[in-house]
Amino acid sequence: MAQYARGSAVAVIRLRNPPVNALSRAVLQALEDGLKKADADPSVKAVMICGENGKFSAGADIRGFSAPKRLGGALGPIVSLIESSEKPVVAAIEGVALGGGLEVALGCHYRVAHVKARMGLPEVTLGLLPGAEGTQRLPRLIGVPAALDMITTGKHIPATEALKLGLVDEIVEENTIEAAIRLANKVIGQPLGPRRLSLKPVPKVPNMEAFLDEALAKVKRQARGCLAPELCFQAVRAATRSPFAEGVRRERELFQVLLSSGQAQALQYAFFAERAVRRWATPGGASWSSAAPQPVRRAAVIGLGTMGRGIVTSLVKANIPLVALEQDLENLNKGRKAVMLLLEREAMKMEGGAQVLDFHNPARLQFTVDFDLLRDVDLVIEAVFENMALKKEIFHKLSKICKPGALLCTNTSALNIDEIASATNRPQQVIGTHFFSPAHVMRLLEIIYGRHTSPTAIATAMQLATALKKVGVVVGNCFGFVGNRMMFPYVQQAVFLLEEGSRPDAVDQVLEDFGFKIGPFRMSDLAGLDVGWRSRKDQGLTGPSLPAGTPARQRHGQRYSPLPDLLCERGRFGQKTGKGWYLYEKAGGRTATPDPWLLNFLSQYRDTHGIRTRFIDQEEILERCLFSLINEGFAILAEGIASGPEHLDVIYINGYGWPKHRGGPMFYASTVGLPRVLAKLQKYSEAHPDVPGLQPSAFLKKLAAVGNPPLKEWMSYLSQQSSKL
Ligand SMILES: CC/C=C\C/C=C/C(=O)SCCNC(=O)CCNC(=O)[C@H](O)C(C)(C)COP(=O)(O)OP(=O)(O)OC[C@H]1O[C@@H](n2cnc3c(N)ncnc32)[C@H](O)[C@@H]1OP(=O)(O)O
Repeated sequence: MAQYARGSAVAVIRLRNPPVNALSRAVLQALEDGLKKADADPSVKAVMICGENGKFSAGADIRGFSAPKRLGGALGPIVSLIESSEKPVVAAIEGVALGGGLEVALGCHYRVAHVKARMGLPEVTLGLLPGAEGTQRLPRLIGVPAALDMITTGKHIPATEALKLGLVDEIVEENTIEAAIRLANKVIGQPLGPRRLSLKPVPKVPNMEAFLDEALAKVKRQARGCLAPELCFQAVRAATRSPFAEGVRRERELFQVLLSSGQAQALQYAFFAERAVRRWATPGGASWSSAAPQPVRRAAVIGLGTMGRGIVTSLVKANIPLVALEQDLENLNKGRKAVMLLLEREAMKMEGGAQVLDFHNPARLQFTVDFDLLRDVDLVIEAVFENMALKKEIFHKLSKICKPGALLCTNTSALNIDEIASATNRPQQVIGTHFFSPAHVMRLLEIIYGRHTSPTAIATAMQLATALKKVGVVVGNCFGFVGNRMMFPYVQQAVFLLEEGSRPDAVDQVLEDFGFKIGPFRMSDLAGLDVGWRSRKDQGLTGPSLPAGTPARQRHGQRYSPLPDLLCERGRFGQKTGKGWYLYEKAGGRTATPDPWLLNFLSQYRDTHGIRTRFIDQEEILERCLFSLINEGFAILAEGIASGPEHLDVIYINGYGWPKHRGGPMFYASTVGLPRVLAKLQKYSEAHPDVPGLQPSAFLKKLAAVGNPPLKEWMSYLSQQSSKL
């Protein structure tokens, strides 16, 4: 709704739709009614538009885009109506003015913003474009380069930047509404023509066409298969080439193309999925609604290797005082130097810099080798080497030293949380916090509860994720948890494809064309092949503990590829050694080139094992890698390791480079259709009966059999009928 009120000469229209005043049909109708009322009332001389509860508006109601009676198209005419008003209209921007919300403000003749307000046209991040004439008005107001930047990236800008760009006329530190009413009173009777953006020419840029060509190349480079950025670009380009009305027609055409694209649906699904995972629940009945987090006033990080350094940086950025601990002075000094470098780089990116981060202050960041300094911390994150014995030793020590209420977190990518907790006298306070490298950059935090983890511990870890500006996803305890467990069959298929005749660059290309930031072989080289090698040795799959006489390509009766082990035995650990699945310019180099040695090695390997090399097409590469990953996802859901498919999708988008415009693996499966996923898995499984990862999960079979229900209904089949699976 929008509330209409008449003060003296200024009528006030307040957008009201909590929590963010999204522009639903009802709000738009009330806005239109308010404008007409103000227009018809001769005692009203000006209008002020604001939002309820200190927020202007977060834009069109995103749920409306998939409603049977779609929202698209309704807002543009209202923005025009505002602009054509014969009485001055002033926007009072508090909190956020995003998307359609900012487009409403662009229709106003004047804009006053609170200094803490943020503005943006983030439609591109939802697979759309600012379809309420925003692509035509914004370039006229702030020029093409700045408008293109805002519209094609969707970034939110602070009010101070908006003022510099000319997006707002005034910023205030105190009462925005009063300032807007003051301005409205002041401009009564002044000519409105120059304030109507649709009548303004688009400011010239020297050599506009060359500028646009360059901008388009940049947009395409960054879009990586996502449609919206390029169509946003096209709409802005139309503003530079055509009169306003024609530009608006073009904008509407492009908006309709995007609205009906699968990508917009996937991105909007991802938006709500990210919010849905905040409402965590466990099969035991603990949930976000009843668990309260503990305050974290001081934290500690143990281990200053790559992960520990990133975690320390994250905590400092979140303004949490902490102690950083290493086992000896040599490692401490090495770690301290690396952390300081990271923090200095981060500070340079921030307004206020090093002073804001305050990392030179020992009261906020203290480096030590003394475990005793951990006595009074509220939370510890252990980030040492992935080794169970070492972790247990540390947790045993922690349970003796730390105060009774302290939360004990382990940063592990696969190890058993219950076993680590068993080394303590407080398993209810032990929880897994799986950070992703680099930990100060990657948004995902997988939060793993063990058998005894308390709801308070989960709630505290989730609160920590929010404080670190990360997406926390709560999952159950199993080998590899959710992310890595789904990754194993994917990487396994990629390696099997090499055995059968493919090449690393061919497999990577197919998955990168699908939209992954990086294919599985480039990813392994980046992460280091030795990491998996160590884990396989610990599991007895390779190395000295492997029983003599074990067949080279079989473990426990299942197909196994020793290829990654063979590379490691030859010192090929990936980028760090200058060679792995690819060749690099030097140790630590980043430019991967196909390695003739490896191709020769693969061919000898196939000869040794009597494997007939065959041509493998792109479809088979894509399906075997993706469908085996998705298949594991269904098994995870059936086991209750995650409470819904959204969890898996949020993990994959934020931690594994899954293309967001494809919505995550489980959403993707729903768009492919579960019967098709099942049929393909059945086909590949028949061809490779010794590969369990290709055998369709019972839950997938069930869902296909009950008629391929929509993703949001999947879990209901599990709870009602799990006994029949
Ligand atoms: C008519 C067609 C023509 C024109 C095209 C116009 C298109 C658009 O305007 S598309 C929408 C563009 N706007 C956005 O993309 C903003 C999206 N929202 C956000 O970025 C954030 O929500 C926020 C910065 C506004 C607030 O962040 P925060 O304080 O962290 O809160 P939440 O994100 O948890 O949001 C709270 C609550 O509100 C729901 N919500 C937010 N924005 C919208 C929206 N535009 N439509 C519908 N619902 C919205 C959000 O989902 C949360 O609710 P749930 O927890 O129940 O999911």
